[in-house]
Amino acid sequence: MLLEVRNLSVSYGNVSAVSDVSVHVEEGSIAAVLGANGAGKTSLLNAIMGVTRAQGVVRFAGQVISGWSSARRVSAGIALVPEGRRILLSLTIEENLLMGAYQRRDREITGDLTKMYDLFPNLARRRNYLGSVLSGGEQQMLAIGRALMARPRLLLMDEPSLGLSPLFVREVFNLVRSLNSAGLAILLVEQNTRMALQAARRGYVLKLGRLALESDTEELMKSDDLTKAYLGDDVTVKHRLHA
Ligand SMILES: Nc1ncnc2c1ncn2[C@@H]1O[C@H](COP(=O)(O)OP(=O)(O)OP(=O)(O)O)[C@@H](O)[C@H]1O
Repeated sequence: MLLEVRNLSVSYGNVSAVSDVSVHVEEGSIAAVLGANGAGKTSLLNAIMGVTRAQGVVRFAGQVISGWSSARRVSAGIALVPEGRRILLSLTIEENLLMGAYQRRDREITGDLTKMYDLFPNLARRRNYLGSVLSGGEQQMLAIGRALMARPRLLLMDEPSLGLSPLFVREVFNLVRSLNSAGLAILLVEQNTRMALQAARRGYVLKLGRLALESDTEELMKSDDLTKAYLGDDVTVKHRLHA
């Protein structure tokens, strides 16, 4: 098992955002975390990355990393594509990409930059332009490229398709699939439930900070438990999930 999260809890003062949640991601697989706004999905990813304080045990590649700084977790092979992309608009596209490699001391950074430009030709053409020239979809690609520059074994992705046009949503999911085919494990938080379940092997549904359901995605898609666990009997959601 590449990532094992056991009994993780996150609180902000008196607000409990995540309670006693356990998830796992197998080497080379995709797992999806689903749930309504405020269910605790971002808090869970941030806790795994070490940017939010949490209780519980996080084990990565056989080591307990719960006490580690986020920088050390990056070096160990975890990278986060944060909610809202968070690229630096006043830096160039290339500088944004290089930020993802800030922990690395090896000599292959330039080669990896070339790989990113092969993967994202739109970024290559404008490598010396400021991040602010990019569309939302292109900024998402840059955020993913920046995370890949850390050479992760596990990529944590926080709502990568949020706010994007249908064309870019498809592009994001195609990219998720091809990165995974190349061996990268991915923990994917998504509002686009249907596409996330199609891409992932295992699915987790959070509700009010607690794990409401977990199963292989094939089972989840067949059963009504998903809609029940998700938001009760909301008919529009049911329609959206099974459409
Ligand atoms: N920095 C913070 N301080 C206080 N409360 C917070 C903070 N961040 C999140 N929360 C609260 O914790 C709960 C879980 O939030 P979180 O962002 O993890 O959920 P989410 O499922 O990612 O939601 P969204 O899809 O809206 O981002 C919510 O009740 C939220 O209001």
